[in-house]
Amino acid sequence: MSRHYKNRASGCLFSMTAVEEKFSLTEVLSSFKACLEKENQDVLMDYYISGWKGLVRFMNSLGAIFSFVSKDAVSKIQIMEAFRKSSSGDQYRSLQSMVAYELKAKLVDLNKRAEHSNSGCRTILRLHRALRWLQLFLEKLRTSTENSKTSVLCTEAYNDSLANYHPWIIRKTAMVSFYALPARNTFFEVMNVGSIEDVVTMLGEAMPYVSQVYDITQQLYAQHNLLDLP
Ligand SMILES: CCCCCCCC/C=C\CCCCCCCC(=O)N[C@@H](COP(=O)(O)O)[C@H](O)/C=C/CCCCCCCCCCCCC
Repeated sequence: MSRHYKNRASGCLFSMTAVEEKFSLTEVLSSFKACLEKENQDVLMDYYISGWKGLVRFMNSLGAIFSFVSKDAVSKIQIMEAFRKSSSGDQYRSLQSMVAYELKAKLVDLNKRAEHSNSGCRTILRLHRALRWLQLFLEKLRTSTENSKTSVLCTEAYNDSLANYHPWIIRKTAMVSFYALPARNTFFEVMNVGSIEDVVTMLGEAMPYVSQVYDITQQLYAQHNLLDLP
């Protein structure tokens, strides 16, 4: 079944076929819960990647205007999948093992991009910063009211996170694309979770796991001085 939603601000039509058939935010966010290894709180790479793949699927369904965002996320996911499939794949089992391995083997460009321009540490750092945006955006959606505008929620979340790392041209492009986001109710609908109350409950239960993944990664990167990798 194919349904179309009209975006209030831009008048664009979004085809939600893919979303209805494939996307459930509950499922995607559960990957971030599964990331956390029980015994030692390691962040497991395969689930981390799987969470991002789910988010990208959702992003793609929002239309071509967001393809510049999803393309970058996809290229970073592919870099990490390639590491995982390589002969050193076991070293990339978790974010912790990746950091230990790449630092020990001197596989990270610490000051400027050179020989190891796409290290796992640098690539995950970009996704990690984007996870902060997601955390802020979903929390804003969860606590939003009927009159809240998704473009405003998204802009605020972006300004408090990713924007600090993006050059002017990317910031401007991102801001323009936010005006094409579907309205709040449409967002809730495409999450495929149920009623607005169900979404709010689900986000309240799932977001602590996303936050935990974010906090553990932040601490890991801070501990090894990796938060500013070029
Ligand atoms: C129903 C609600 C669920 C929400 C689901 C959201 C789906 C999110 C999917 C993807 C999120 C965006 C991931 C973006 C990764 C950006 C990483 C980054 O910062 N890359 C830049 C730096 O990389 P290097 O050049 O150093 O390798 C890169 O320059 C930037 C590329 C363009 C992306 C910039 C815009 C980011 C905006 C994020 C908000 C997206 C809004 C969509 C709202 C659904």
